[in-house]
Amino acid sequence: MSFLKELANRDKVFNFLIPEVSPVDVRHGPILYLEDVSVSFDGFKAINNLNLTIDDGELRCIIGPNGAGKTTMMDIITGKTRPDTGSVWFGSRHNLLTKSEPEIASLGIGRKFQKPTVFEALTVFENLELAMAADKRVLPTLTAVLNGECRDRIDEVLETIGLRNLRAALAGILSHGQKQWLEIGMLLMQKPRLLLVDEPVAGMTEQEMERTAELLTTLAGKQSVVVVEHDMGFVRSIARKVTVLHQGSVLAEGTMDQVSNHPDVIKVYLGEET
Ligand SMILES: Nc1ncnc2c1ncn2[C@@H]1O[C@H](COP(=O)(O)OP(=O)(O)OP(=O)(O)O)[C@@H](O)[C@H]1O
Repeated sequence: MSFLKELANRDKVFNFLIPEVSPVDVRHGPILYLEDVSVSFDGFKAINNLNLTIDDGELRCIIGPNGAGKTTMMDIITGKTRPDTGSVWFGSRHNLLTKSEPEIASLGIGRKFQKPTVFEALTVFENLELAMAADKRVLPTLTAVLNGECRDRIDEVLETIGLRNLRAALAGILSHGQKQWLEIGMLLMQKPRLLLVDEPVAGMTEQEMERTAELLTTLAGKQSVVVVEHDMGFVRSIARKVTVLHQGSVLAEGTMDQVSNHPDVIKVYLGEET
């Protein structure tokens, strides 16, 4: 009887109605794989035969001069821009070129844009709660009451992003850095497998930058993290492997020392700074 009552509740989303998302398969290869990807805008090749492989749990920094194609590459991964040619795979199972932006997000690819977009009139806790509600997979649970598991998840994320003591504070009063961490936390609520982070330390204080470096290095391992950043000091502080993009292709790849000593990189990019 109570089941019938439940069924009559049209607003409720039932678990069995939510399409199963098959897990990302990284048993035989990388978590993200771009091969020979190209895209042109009005005849201009913004991405030009780009090949990129990100391993599961890796923290990768992507650098490159203005116009190198970093944002366009992120747009292609998240389904915002469709390449003219090439292939893009998430694990060995998911061909991202056949998926829409929301489908790609629900597969577990989270993107953090440069500007923080938290809900300023809500508390830190409520922002995280809302981020969880945006995840269709847990929506049915939330329509009732926030259960213990959800609360634990929020606590865990608050701890990770270092905002435990500010859980009841309105997001509007947070510093710029704290807002950035909260937004990263909102992405974490959805348990992404891959996080794409665009210029996370722009506008941050030195101290906030250090804390962000700690946060991103902590996240790697549990999830894969791709960071696009212009601040070379910051990149040096977190980088394990760095990819240098130039004119839509990979110019060099390796440790920070390897790429910064690469003659082509010095010429086209790092050379600009000296
Ligand atoms: N929608 C578009 N229409 C036309 N040209 C575009 C479009 N998007 C990007 N471009 C061009 O493609 C090139 C690559 O741009 P992109 O924004 O990806 O570079 P970027 O490496 O992210 O640069 P920045 O570091 O300045 O953010 C640039 O020359 C840009 O002007």
